[in-house]
Formats: sequence, C-alpha cells, structure tokens
Amino acid sequence: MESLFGNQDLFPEEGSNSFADIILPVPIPRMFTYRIPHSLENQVQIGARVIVQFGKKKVLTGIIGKVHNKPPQAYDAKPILDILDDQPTVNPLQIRFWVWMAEYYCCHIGEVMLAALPSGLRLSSESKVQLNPNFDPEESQYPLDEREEKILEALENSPELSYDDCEKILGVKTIHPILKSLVIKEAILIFERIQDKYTPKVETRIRLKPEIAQDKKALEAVFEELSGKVKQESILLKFLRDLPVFNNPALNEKGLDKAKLLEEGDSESSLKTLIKNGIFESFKQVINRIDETEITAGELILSEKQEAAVSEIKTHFESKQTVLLHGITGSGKTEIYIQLIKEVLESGSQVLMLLPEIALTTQIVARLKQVFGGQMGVYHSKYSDNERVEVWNGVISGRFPFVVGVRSSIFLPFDSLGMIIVDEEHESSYKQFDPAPRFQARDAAIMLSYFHQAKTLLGSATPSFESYFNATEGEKYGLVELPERYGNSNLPEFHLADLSADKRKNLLKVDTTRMMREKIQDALSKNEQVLIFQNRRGYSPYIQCEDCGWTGQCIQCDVSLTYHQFAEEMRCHYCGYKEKVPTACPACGSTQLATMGMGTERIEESLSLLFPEARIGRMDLDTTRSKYGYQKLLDEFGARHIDILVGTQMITKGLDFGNVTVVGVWDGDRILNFPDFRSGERAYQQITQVAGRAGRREAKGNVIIQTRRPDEAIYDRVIKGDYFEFYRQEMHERRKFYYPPFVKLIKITTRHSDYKTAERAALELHQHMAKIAVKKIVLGPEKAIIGRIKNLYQFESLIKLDRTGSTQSDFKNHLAVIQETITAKPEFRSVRFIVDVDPN
Ligand SMILES: Nc1ncnc2c1ncn2[C@@H]1O[C@H](COP(=O)(O)OP(=O)(O)OP(=O)(O)O)[C@@H](O)[C@H]1O
Ligand SMILES: [Zn+2]
Repeated sequence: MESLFGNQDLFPEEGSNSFADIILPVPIPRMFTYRIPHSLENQVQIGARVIVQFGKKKVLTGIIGKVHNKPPQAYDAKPILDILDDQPTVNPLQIRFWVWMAEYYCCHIGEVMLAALPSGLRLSSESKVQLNPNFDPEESQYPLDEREEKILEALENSPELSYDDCEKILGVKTIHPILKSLVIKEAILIFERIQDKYTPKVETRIRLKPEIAQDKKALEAVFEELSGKVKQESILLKFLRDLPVFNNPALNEKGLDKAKLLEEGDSESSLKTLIKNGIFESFKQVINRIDETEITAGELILSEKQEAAVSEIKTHFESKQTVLLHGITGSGKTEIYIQLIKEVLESGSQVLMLLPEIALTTQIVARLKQVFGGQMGVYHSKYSDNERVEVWNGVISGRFPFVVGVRSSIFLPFDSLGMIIVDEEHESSYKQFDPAPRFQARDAAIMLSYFHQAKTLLGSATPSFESYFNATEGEKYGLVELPERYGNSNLPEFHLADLSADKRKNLLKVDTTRMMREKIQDALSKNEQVLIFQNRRGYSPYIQCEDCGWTGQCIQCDVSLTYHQFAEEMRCHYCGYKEKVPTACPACGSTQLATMGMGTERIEESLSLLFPEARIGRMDLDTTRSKYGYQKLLDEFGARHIDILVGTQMITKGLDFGNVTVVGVWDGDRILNFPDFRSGERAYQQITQVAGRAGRREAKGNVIIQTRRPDEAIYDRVIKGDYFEFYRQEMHERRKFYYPPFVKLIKITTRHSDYKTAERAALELHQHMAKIAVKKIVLGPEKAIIGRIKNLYQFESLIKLDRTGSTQSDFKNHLAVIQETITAKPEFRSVRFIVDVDPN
C-alpha cells in the first residue's frame, strides 16, 4: 500500500497539481478527489476550506488534504467550486496527524476532522448564502440577469438560503455558476463559517474625550460646568476615582467598562448626556473570555532528587523520543514538569500538557497558572465552544505557546511542538470510547510528537504496563524513577479491615468495620480530614423486591436500572432512560422494595449516622454536573468546610490536600472484580492512587481497605509498594495468554436492531477475518456483556494480532474491504460495525 505519511505525498512539486483530495464531513472511508480548475490554481493550499459538490445534490464544505496530479480511477473528478480561505484553517502537520489517526484507529478521516475542529470552526454539511449587506442594486456597475434577480429577491425575504433552496427556486441542477457570478458582482456572500459561528465577547467602554483627558485646565472647566448637576458629577467623580486620569492621562485610552461605571445605580441617561455634550465618548472593545492571569509564582527550589530527575530526563531525550517518569505519589512530579516546560518555551517551541478530564480544574492547573500566567491556555471539555475557539486561535497567534488540556487538545493547531507531557499516563480516560475516532490520547500524543520531531514525557506513580514494558524490556523509552516523596512526607500506613471477620464478631455497623470507624474518629478528633473512596463501576445501587426478586430493568438495554435516591428515580446509565421508583413491586405487588448495593449516596448516609457531628460531602457524577461543581466541592474541602469527602474515581486523581490523613477504601473487593485482563493492573493503580492522597505533609497517613478477602496477593503488593514485582507477575500471565503488550488487540462490535441479523453479520465477519493471511487469533463472535443497548443487539469479536512487521496494517486494510463487502448485501445494509483498536 502506498504510504500516506511521506512528506512527498503531501507536498508534491509545485505547478504540477491538477487534483486535490478533499476531506469531507460525511461518513466515507477515504478522501474524495476533485479537479482543480485553472481559475483556482493559485489559491490551492493544503488545509484550506473549499466548496465542492458531493453526490448529485449536496454541496459541502471540506478541507484540502492533499494535492497531486493523479486522476481518480473509479470516477470522473468534479471541479472544486470555490476556495474559502486565504490562510489555511488547519496546518499540514495536523492533516498528517488526522490521516494517521484515521488509518490507525480504522475510522473515516471525516470523523477525525469532526472530532478535531471545535464546532465553532466546524464545516456545516451545507454551505449557505446570504445577501451582501453592502450591495445596492441601484448603484451596482454589473447588470444582473433574470435568474440572479430571482435569487436576490428570495434572499430579501429570508436571511439565508442553502444551495439546495437556490436550485429549487430556479429549477436548475447546478446552481454554483449563478452563485459564483453573484459573488463576483458582490451581491451575495457565501458563509464564512469562522466569523459566522464564533462570536467574540464585546464590551462597551467609556473614556473622556482625549482633548479633555490630556488637558488639566479643560478637565477643571468641565467640573465647573457640571457643578450642581449632581448625577453627572457623580459619574465623572467615579470615573476619575477608578481611573486616575488626572495624574496619568495615558490611562484614559483603555477606558472603563460601561457596566462597571454604572454599577452603583448611576443613571444611564446622565451618562448619555455626558456623551452628547462631548465630555465622554463610548467605544466597543473585543475582550478575552479567558482571563489573563499575571505571573505570581514564587520560584520553588527543586530538591536534589528532583534536579537529578530533570537532568536524567534530558539525557534520555538526547537518544530517545519518549521518557517515562515513574515517580511515586507525592514525589513532586509537577515541579519537574515545570522546569522542563520553562526550558522548552525558552527555546521557542510549543508545549502541550495532557491531564485526565477531571484533574483539569484542580490544583495542578492553579500551580501552572502561577508560573506561566497568560501564556498558558487551558482546554477543558466543559468549556463553551467560543472559549475553545479562543484557545485554538491563541495557539495560532502565539498567545498560548503552552496549553494544558484534556485529550482533545491534541487536535489544536500547533506548528512547532517541542514537548508533550502526559501526566497520569495510566489513566483510562485518555481513551475515547465513543464516537469515532476511538483514540488513546497518550499513544496519539507520542505519534504527534514524532510528526513534530518533539519529545514526549509520560508521568505516573503507577505506569500503565504497556509504558513500563516499553521503558524496560522494550527499550523504547527512557526510564526515570523517583521512589521517594518530596520533603518530610512518608507513604501512608495500610490497614486491611476484614469485613467477614467483623461480621462474625458482630462488629459491623452500617457496613463499616471497627478499624474504619476508629481511624475516621481519630482523624476527626484531631481536625484532620478524611477521603472515602467507592468504586462506581459494578456497584451501583438498585431496587429489588424482597419477596419475588424483581429488579427494575431498562426497556431499551439489557441492564438493571440504577437507583438515584435524591430524585427518587431509577435510571439507565447507558441510554439515560428513567422512571419513578414504584410504590409496589410491578411483578408481585409486594411493598417490600429494598435498596441493594452501595452507592456513594448510601455511604454518605451511613457516615452521617455514625458521625453525626461531621460535615460530609459527596463527589460523583451527580454532584459535579455543573461547570464548576467539581471545583466548588474541592474548594470547600480545601477550606476545611468538609470533614469527610465521599467519592468515586474522581477523588483519586492528583489531589494534594495536606490535611488529609485518612483514606478509606469502602469495598476493596469490588475493585478487583472486573472481567478483564487489565483488572489486576487497574486495581493496583486505583488503590495506590487513592492511598497516595493520604499524609502528604508531615502528619502520618492511614489507609483502610475494607475487604472480605484480605489474603488477596494484590493487597500485599500495594501495601509493600512493590510495583515491579506485581508488574513482573502480571506480565508472565499476559505473555502466556497472548494479551497486550505482547499482541495488539482489536475489538469489533456488530450492531443491529434485529437479533438474528446482528448474529449472522457477526458470524460472516468472523469467517472473513479468519481467512486473512496474517499472524493472529480471532475470538468470538459472542453476545456482548450488555447484549442490547438502545434497542440494538450487539455481538463482539476480539482479534489478537502479532505486533511485528506489517501485520497490523495488512489486517486493517483487509478489514475495511470486508466491512464494505458485508454491508453491501441488502440484508446487512443497516448493520453497523464498530471497530475499537487498542480497546481499554
Ligand atoms: N521543590 C519543591 N519545593 C516545595 N514544595 C514542593 C517541591 N516539590 C514538590 N513540592 C510539594 O510536594 C507536594 C507533592 O507534589 P506533587 O503534587 O507534584 O506530587 P506528584 O508527584 O504529582 O504526586 P501525585 O502522583 O500523587 O499527584 C505538593 O504539595 C508540592 O507543592
Ligand atoms: Zn438503557
């Protein structure tokens, strides 16, 4: 297969290009080839947006992905209708990255494009036209023909029309020549999406007329003139108080926000009079949504160990592209990152730092802001689209040479990255589940670095086994170890609290062991704080009838409904379906309905029974839905307004609170029980991470793990902090049973609304895949663990591929053809195959 990565492909010789491959926002596997008309030859640039006709009717906006001189074999190339950009919207490195992503993750490049562009920049599937507001038919030097007149008339009555509308109005098949002529005659505009959807925030500001501000005498004269006119005088006084123009006339220029000036009840009409009389003037100014923080940081001095780590990392970078920093919890990785980021920025390159979703609103960002201030952009998934476009534009303009962001920030328009840092690199939230592209941001970041000739630093206290493998046996990454905590802090002490033993001895109280109660009580009495962790997965509460065993089921998915006490509802966590909790069992009529399982809500309740004095907070999906919900809870906790914080995975990530001395793991066994080859690794990571929140300063930390199986080997490993030994054993298993990192996994889900059709399609897929001549194992198809979601039945196949040579790309190429062959059959037309490369 021809390489899609080679630079030559993207940048052929100048002057020889008569065709362009266009990335279109529609689900088609490949780029589509169009002819470049002579009139547009000079404007063709990779990354520019174009208008093309797609199929018989549709007119689409796409992006030029490649230019070349090979006519397509299978169809006649249509001409590009128009080019929208003088400056490309995306740069060639981004396109190269998109192409790689589509190939590697087996999805359409159009899907990658849609994921990559903030929707404010996104291309609509239909280009539209509007009247040019500057157009005056009376004064136009160009005569209009009848059809053009008709379009203009229609546009008088509706603010915008699609190409389709225009074709209908005139009853013609190709509208573009007519519209193009109208554009040239400056009568209409074709929508420029960027200006169109992105609305800058505008403020009205007030300042003195320059001649008054610059002349003290004139200003005094104004005062005299206003004496007695109390309202106007008060506005002028307030203005001068907030902006001491009298002493420093230069201040006048930037003026004051009008809303602020009138804040204290001064009347708008008095201000208007002042403007009318030529004392003040008002003007509009575009302001940044993202606040410009001043740099306030006191420099921290790196410890000797941190210094050594920094220089080891740099030494590795001389010969390796990627380095893994394995530093235990509280070892001070952040300051190491800061030092390296500073150096890269000083050298003139850009830096990207990836953080897991939820960690992004917390202390680490606050710390980075102190150091990097306004040159740091933050790219958050809870940001509004306008805010995202602002970060996007800030990267292009150079305002943000450094960005810290969630996984989607790998799509920002960097053109000269020097380093990417992936903090908490083991985090499973770096993987996007849905929709396509189902990418793993850590792995994609390494590829992106490679395209930029940059370096990647992976950091974690509990590295993913893949990364640790690459850093040790694989010899691909450099490895730097930081085995001690920063300062005088030590790792916490662990206690296994045996639930079964306590039950036998009658020591259990509302699901707590004596050990748990004692340690919590102890901390509370010393005014120290407590974190209680409950794994959400697999342990959500549900309602069950105690007489007949009935449980609420989702009507669209094969799962039980989860009980939400606060709303008195049962909800499906897969499709959002919900219903009120019934007063009696729908099956047998009994009123003995009980709550089973232990969600965070129940734990909160139990704790408030046990510790009625304590202030208890809860952090889970329900309490953090709003934009600042998470931050607010953490602020309260940080300010010690909460004594005990109960939470899901969210509380395990990177929190650094000095006053937390007790961490309780409510049900350790639940963490061990995933039906997954990664369950051991995940459990080790989760317990170690949450335990790492305890005792991060001088005061000693305690970690209590409640369990029915205190003899599980994994607890012993976690307690000893013996990552390497644990890794070694798990690796042995993975090698034996063919699991990553020794093979590559691809999971394919076959979905259809009819059970039989889904099953048959999955079988056919299986048979075809079995015949592909590469080194592999094909498992399945099996009914998925959740056999039906949103009324679609699903079957899963798992493929284990040899890691070497071209096995993967060969397999993926065949797979694409097989999918097309199967869905070409009428009976399988609406079957969907969901390909997940490197599934979590
Ligand atoms: N050089 C230093 N000078 C002063 N304080 C430091 C220094 N390095 C680290 N610290 C402090 O030590 C604590 C732990 O550091 P940090 O949060 O960076 O750890 P970490 O390695 O990221 O841990 P985790 O993996 O648990 O998130 C923080 O409170 C930090 O401010
Ligand atoms: Zn459902």
